[in-house]
Amino acid sequence: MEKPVLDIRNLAIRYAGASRDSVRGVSFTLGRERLGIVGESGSGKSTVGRAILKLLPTAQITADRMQFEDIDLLKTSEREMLKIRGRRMSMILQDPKYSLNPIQRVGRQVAETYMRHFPATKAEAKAKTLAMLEAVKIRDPERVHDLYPHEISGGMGQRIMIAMMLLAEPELVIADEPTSALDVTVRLQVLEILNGLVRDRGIGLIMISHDLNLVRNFCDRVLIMFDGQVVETLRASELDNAQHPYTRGLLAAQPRIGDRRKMLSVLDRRPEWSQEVTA
Ligand SMILES: Nc1ncnc2c1ncn2[C@@H]1O[C@H](COP(=O)(O)OP(=O)(O)OP(=O)(O)O)[C@@H](O)[C@H]1O
Repeated sequence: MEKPVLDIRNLAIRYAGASRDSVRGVSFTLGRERLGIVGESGSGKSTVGRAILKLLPTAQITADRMQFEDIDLLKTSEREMLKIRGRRMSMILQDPKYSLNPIQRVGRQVAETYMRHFPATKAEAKAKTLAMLEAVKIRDPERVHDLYPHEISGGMGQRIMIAMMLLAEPELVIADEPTSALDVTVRLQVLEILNGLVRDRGIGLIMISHDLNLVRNFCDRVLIMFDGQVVETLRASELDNAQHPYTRGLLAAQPRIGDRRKMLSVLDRRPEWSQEVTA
């Protein structure tokens, strides 16, 4: 088997002041593939994503192994992480409004990010920016380059964030609900761009979502999280054959277009599932 992009063993995370771990015993590997992490709100999906980028400065993170390519994440200092974040691993968040500087033109922000990671003149960085805006299907890159964040739509903002991230050529991308604020057609375009990254550039992609239908159609494999633990890992195509009662409950709670109208099931949560730890 090819070397994984990411290898996580027995990850536990406790927020400062909390009396219990918000994430416990989480283990998984990520190859050059699309891995979905699903689970209801509060199950720990985003906490896992942020821990991988070491964006939880006050939380206590322990693990038997946290290996990203040639980097042991358990040993990296914040100084080293500053060189890794944004360059070798990136995160895309739900709402680009919070990630873009509101008082700087978007093109400049993209170009400056490029110049932070690579030696380039301003003119070279601008040319790279325009080419990348075009690559993420922004129709009039010259015009969009000069807009401020409040002048662009959510879908365009998300594509600009992706362009910014792509210029750094990362090996790992963690997308935390990247399309939940977008309408259906823009959502499909953004997913297609992410798909292209995995297919053409061989990156590892983690897609955090509460939308089972989205991960079923988009991802290769899926981790199901419940109460800070991974209760089941499946191929996305096998999702409908899930064994764990929590996963079955999540599936039953999904409305499906075309189904006869009936009451949706209420999600069952049993205390004994919180004790299980799956590798
Ligand atoms: N900054 C924080 N300080 C303390 N506890 C936190 C913090 N952030 C999250 N938690 C707790 O950690 C647990 C996991 O939260 P997390 O946000 O990772 O879940 P999630 O599955 O991503 O949920 P959502 O889908 O709503 O984003 C929750 O119990 C939450 O209350």
